[in-house]
Amino acid sequence: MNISKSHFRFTAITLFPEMFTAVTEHGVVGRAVKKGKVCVDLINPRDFTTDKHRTVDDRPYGGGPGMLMKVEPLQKAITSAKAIEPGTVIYLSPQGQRLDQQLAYQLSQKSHIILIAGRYEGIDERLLVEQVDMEVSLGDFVLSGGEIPAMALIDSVSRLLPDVLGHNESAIQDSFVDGLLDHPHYTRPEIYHDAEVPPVLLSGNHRQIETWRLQQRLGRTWLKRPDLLAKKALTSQEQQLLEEFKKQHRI
Ligand SMILES: COc1ccccc1CNc1ccc(C(N)=O)cn1
Repeated sequence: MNISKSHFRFTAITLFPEMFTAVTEHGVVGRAVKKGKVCVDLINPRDFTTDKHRTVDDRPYGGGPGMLMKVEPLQKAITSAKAIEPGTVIYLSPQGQRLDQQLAYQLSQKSHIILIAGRYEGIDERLLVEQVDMEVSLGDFVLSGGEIPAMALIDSVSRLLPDVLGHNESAIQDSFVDGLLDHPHYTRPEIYHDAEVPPVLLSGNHRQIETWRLQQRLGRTWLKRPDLLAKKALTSQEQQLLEEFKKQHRI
């Protein structure tokens, strides 16, 4: 594995390192890892235990159900991650800042992100305060661990790194970066279950096609995510396209 110039490092601290093959061995991120553009190091706190049973969980002060991640193995894992290369420590938790495309872009400007994937009911608050730079959440729901959110973050950030996406894959990025949803997509056959492809897409008139796609993005954002639209200043052309879309969709 060669280390290329624009080299980005993720370190995931996790009790289930084997889960991460989902991103390190598949798809565009898997290829980026293989090409040495992205490096994903995996550190298991269990490797820093000293007791016979290799204990990684501990009981919560104050009682109550559930366990917490044991402090010492986790602390040692974080220290070893920082020893590889100083980095931004991100804890995936329901209490975190919502991950979105804008945050993914911000994170893609860094060079090393250390991800703590919590298990059980989480981690000791003192360790969090002392070691965590940023808490990030995928959304308002609870998972059994932070591994899936960590992999989502690795994937969303890696796609934004130079040379990770081929030129014909990067289009999808634009449709989110300017705050609109994507337009509908069509491929062969021209007639599928009696439904046809919108004729404009077969016209070869690229300016008309781009206008149609913009109108679809504006209209679908209006229909499905008016909250996103409210945050976006529209040009007069965009406002006109949206008005026309609304007329066609007057329910
Ligand atoms: C009970 O689990 C926890 C409790 C506290 C912290 C972490 C965990 C691990 N679970 C997670 C992690 C992240 C998200 C998210 N919404 O991003 C959802 N669940």
